[in-house]
Order: sequence, then C-alpha cells, then structure tokens
Amino acid sequence: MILRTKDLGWSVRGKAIVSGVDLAINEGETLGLIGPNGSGKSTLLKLLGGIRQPTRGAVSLQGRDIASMPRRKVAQIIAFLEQQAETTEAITVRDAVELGRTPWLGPLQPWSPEDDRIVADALRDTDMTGFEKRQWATLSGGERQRAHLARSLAQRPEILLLDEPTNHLDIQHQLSILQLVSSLPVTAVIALHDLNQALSCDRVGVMAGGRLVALGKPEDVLSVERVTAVFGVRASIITDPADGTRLFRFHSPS
Ligand SMILES: Nc1ncnc2c1ncn2[C@@H]1O[C@H](COP(=O)(O)OP(=O)(O)OP(=O)(O)O)[C@@H](O)[C@H]1O
Repeated sequence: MILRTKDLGWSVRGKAIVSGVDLAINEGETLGLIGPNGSGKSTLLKLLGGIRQPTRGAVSLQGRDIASMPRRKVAQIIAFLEQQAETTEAITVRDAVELGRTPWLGPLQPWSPEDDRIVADALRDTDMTGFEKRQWATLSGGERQRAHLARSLAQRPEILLLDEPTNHLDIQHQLSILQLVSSLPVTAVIALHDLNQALSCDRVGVMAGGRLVALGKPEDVLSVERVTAVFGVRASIITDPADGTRLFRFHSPS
C-alpha cells in the first residue's frame, strides 16, 4: 500500500469537514474522487499530500507517518496539483516548470543536463513545448493548467494528487491529460467532476458530507441510484455504439 489513511479527519472551528476516511491506495492505480461541491475532495487531497495536518487519524506514506517526514522527502514522492493554483510572480513558463525539480536539487546535487531533459519531457507531455519563454501572466487558463501539470511531472513523483486537473482544458487536452496520467508509471488520485471521466479510473471514491461513502470499481460504485442519491439529479446510463463504453446522461430532478 503506497498511501493509507486510518480514521482520517479534519475539522475547523468544531465543524467536521472530512471525517472517518479509511482509504488504502494501491501502487500504480488511478483513483478518481468524485462528490458534490463542498463534499471534502480538496481537503482530503491536501491531507493525503501532507499539506494539511489531520485533526484526527493519520496518513501513512509508504508505511511512514507523513507528518513525521521531512517536506523535501515527501516532495520527492508526491506532487500535488492544487485547484486554482496561482503564481503571481513575473516568471516564465520554463522557470515555473523548473521549480518542479526543487526537491531533487541541493549543494551536492546541482542542476544537471538530466534536469534539463526531465523539464523538456514534462513540457512535451503537456503539449507546452514552445511556451518556455512566455511570461506566466500571458497564459490562458488552460495553458496555465497544463504548465502546472508540467511542473508536477517535472517533480518525477511516485504519486500524483490532482485536484480537478481538467478544469479549463479544451476537450482534446482533457482527454490527452487523463490518458497521459493513466499511462505514467505513477499512482494517481484525481478529484473529478466529470463522472464519465471517473468511469475510466481503476477505482472511484465517492465523497459526500466529508465522508467516503463508497469506494470500488467504477461500474460497481457509479450506479444510477448512487448518482441520484449523492448529486440529487436523475441519471441514465447509455452505451456508446462506437465501442460499447458506458456513459452517463443527466436530467434535472423532476
Ligand atoms: N479553512 C476552512 N475554513 C472553513 N471551511 C472550510 C475551510 N476549508 C474548507 N472548508 C469547507 O469545507 C468544505 C469542503 O471543502 P472542499 O474544498 O474540500 O470541498 P470539495 O469537495 O473539494 O469542493 P469543490 O467540488 O467545490 O471543489 C466546504 O464547505 C468548504 O467551504
């Protein structure tokens, strides 16, 4: 188990935002996290990444309590792509992506040609080659999202925590980014709003009211009844005649 939580919870001013989460994440899997706005997906990801300290329970990373590990060590294992992550400084795309190498650099490990290669690969994989010299402030929302992902990839993590990574992306880049993540030799936990994208994950966790209310294979977890119960919409499942893939269609509650 690469990442595991036990009775994990986080409260603020006496209000439980995340509670009772028991989660064991397998090495190499892509786990989708779905749930309505405010159900605790981002908070859970922050707890998993050690960015937020639990008020109850613990997160263990490769068998060690993440809270006891040096940040640099955690950053060599986990890259976290935050929702609405912003960079206000006047930096270029190349500078921003190079920051991903920070956990690996030090007095005895100066920048090397290998770091250049890793940064170039990350830019290529996110379709950002050619943007290196652009100022961050001049990028569109989707280009920023891809550059943030390039920085996460440049970190060469074993675990990617991605909070709505396809936000702002056009459909072609949504598909290519998700395909890229599932093809990488990494463990990924991805908060998603698109249930059809969640269907292609190895497993899906459903958050509601700060609790993990279901966890399992997408076809088992994402039933019409559960989608209705959790999201308050009517749903039907249709089959794509092109390849037999199951797809959700949604209707307003009548
Ligand atoms: N620091 C905080 N203080 C008070 N409330 C907070 C704090 N952080 C998060 N919350 C609340 O906790 C709840 C869960 O937030 P979180 O961002 O984890 O939800 P989410 O499932 O990621 O939502 P979304 O789909 O809208 O991104 C929300 O109601 C949010 O307002």
